[in-house]
Amino acid sequence: MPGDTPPPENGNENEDPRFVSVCHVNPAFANPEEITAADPDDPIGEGESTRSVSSIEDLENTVPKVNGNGIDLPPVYENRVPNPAVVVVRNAHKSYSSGTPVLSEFNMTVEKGTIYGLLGSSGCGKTTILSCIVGVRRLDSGTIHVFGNRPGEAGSGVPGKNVGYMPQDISLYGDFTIGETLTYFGSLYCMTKSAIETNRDWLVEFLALPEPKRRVGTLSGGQKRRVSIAVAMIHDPQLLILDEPTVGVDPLLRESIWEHLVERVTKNNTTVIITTHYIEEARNSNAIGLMRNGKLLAEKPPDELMREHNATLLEDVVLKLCRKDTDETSDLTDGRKNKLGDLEAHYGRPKAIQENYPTMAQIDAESAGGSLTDAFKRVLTLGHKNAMVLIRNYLLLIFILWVPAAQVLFMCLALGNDPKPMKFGIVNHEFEATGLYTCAELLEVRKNETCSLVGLSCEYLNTLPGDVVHQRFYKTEEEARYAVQRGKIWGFMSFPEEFSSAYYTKIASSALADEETLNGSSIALEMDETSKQISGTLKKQFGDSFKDFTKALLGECGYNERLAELPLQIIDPIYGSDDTDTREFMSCGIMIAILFFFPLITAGIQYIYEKKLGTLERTLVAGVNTWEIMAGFSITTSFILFIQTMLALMIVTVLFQITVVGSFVLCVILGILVGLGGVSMGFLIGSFCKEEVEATMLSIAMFFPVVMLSGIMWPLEGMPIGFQYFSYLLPCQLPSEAMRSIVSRGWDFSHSHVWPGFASIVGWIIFYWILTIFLHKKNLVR
Ligand SMILES: Nc1ncnc2c1ncn2[C@@H]1O[C@H](COP(=O)(O)OP(=O)(O)OP(=O)(O)O)[C@@H](O)[C@H]1O
Repeated sequence: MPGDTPPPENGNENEDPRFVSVCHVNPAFANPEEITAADPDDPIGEGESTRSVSSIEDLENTVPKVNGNGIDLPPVYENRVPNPAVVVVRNAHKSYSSGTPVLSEFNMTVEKGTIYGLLGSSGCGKTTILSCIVGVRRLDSGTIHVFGNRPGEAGSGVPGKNVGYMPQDISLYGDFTIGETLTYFGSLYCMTKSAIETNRDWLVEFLALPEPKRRVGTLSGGQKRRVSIAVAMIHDPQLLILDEPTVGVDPLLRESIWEHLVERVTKNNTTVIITTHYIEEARNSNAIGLMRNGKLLAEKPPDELMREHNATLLEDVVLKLCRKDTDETSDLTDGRKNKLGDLEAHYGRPKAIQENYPTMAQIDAESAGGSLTDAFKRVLTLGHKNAMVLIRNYLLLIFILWVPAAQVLFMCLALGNDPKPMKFGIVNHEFEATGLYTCAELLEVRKNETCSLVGLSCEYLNTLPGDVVHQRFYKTEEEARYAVQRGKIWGFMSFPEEFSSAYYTKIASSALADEETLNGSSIALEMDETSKQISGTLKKQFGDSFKDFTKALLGECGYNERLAELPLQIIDPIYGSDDTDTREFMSCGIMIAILFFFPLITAGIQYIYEKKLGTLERTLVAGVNTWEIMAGFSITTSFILFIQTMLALMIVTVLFQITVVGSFVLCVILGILVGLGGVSMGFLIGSFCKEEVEATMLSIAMFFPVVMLSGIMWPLEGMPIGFQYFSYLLPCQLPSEAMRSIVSRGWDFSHSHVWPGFASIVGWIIFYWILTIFLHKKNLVR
């Protein structure tokens, strides 16, 4: 009997002397004689099920009576007609990815207003069938009816208000207080505030919970389990499903839990399905279902089972049935199985039972929660819960808020800037011609003359910006070349001995310049071209500086400076400016990529975390739809995305002096939408992946292709033409283009480069939502 010896606090049944490993019978120890001696002709007790009582009221008067020392055996189920069935499972088959059947030909009938104790060894499939009954998993074949409807059918109230489910694991938010936990789940059931408070206070007292302000994470294992029971009961469900509620619970409390269940069954006509490893405890049930290897071996009131098997302990009955099953399994010619017909003979046909049961419309009327208003309330409750989870982890929240801005900062610091300084060698043969050996000396000579034809090479070198080109002087080309080969400089330029006079001749009378003059006025460049960014920047810098130097020389010598210009005139740019660097091009794309991928990873991880914690299952059992979960998460994330986008834009505009020419508000809205696109894809990934690491790896694997193919780092025009078209299908391409057009060109929403960015990301969000909801509906979620 419960209450004799306390169970081990850690819930380890093997250390508990009362624990009997149900049905783990070594075939070598099976005793066929003992089995057949029990009742060879009527193994499932068909013969005893045909007597009747006058009414269901008569039956209700026969529920167990509680005495001071515990609970008496439940009423005998003989002399009765069956109650309407609340749960009817027929021919259920289910296997997981491993392929091994977990449920096979499983049948089960749970009558209204009874306690049904589901017994079975660890791994025999109890949790699996319970999760199918509450509608969070689906059978491969067979049928389940709960309140006459299939779980998940519109208006069935299952999952939803009609069922309270306590999973085996604690499945609660450790950061929530007891009070917040009960309020949260009560709100998901759309209970009124006062109803939640009344039920919460009662449950806290009845289950001897610590004060409601205590955080769940700080409670002991037993206390957490009691909070978990309270969550299942908060909304007074018609069907209560408790998966091992008494593990690790104090014996006195266990007794009072059973007392309460009996009371609930008696007074409210509630139906309870309970699994337990403490076999004797199950004697308090009105009916026992004994599971083994995915099948039901017996389904009868405990006293009937004990009488049938001449046993005084339920444990002995279980042992006998298991031995019998072992024997039957090893002797296939016997052919005796737990057949559907046997059960129906005992309990009546399920169809007839269902006919007695309220119609769908009645249940619909009873179970509020299907309306749009209720859905809206649930979305707000979920959003509030997500916000509380984040606020409780405020350090994590601060981190999350800053990460995109910090990443934009780092990327803008590292990418898109013109490289500098770059070391470059100079071999100046003009030194030998003048007998001077430094540019400082040559420039000193030039200073005293107007239009001096001495040391033009140094004049030119002087126009090169020192912070961009670090000049290193070498005596010969061989020396400079050796320095390039040693990786000390990016290249070198050499001036011929007669550079100054030849160059002057060239610009003063270019049409008359002979070959010798042209050669003498050329500067030879030998470069390390392995880095196109560096060599390209250097060449551009040399060209720009040479133009400036020539202009100055022409002016000094009385010529028109414009002779130095190319006939190609580049007038003021229409968009951007002359000194716009690649960073401005990249920063918008980078911002979009980060605002997409960071929420994607966090949403995926949080979704998987909730799946593993079991809170997602609990939420689904409360009747919350997938879209409501996604909407709740999106609401919270929108606030975060707003701050993230603002911070990222501030970094770009304030720190990197990039002006947002267009609408700042449009940029923020686009940033939030892109983030929501990431969240939606995160949900999709979270639905596929079991582990956080899988989701993270998948996200990282997608990050680079999406970023590279979206024209974020390099213009689309740089890609093969086929990829250019393909990139329009990626979620970041059109939004990047739209962001760039708003920031740099100041285009508004109606522009053909802007609105497609918005339309594309909204389209992706809708696509991700539909796919995720479809996966959930088809139970393809891992
Ligand atoms: N998601 C899953 N994927 C693959 N296999 C699973 C999954 N869930 C359960 N199983 C397997 O199905 C079998 C039945 O598991 P289930 O949890 O239903 O057993 P149980 O009777 O509730 O066990 P226990 O009493 O230990 O909780 C076990 O072998 C288990 O490993």
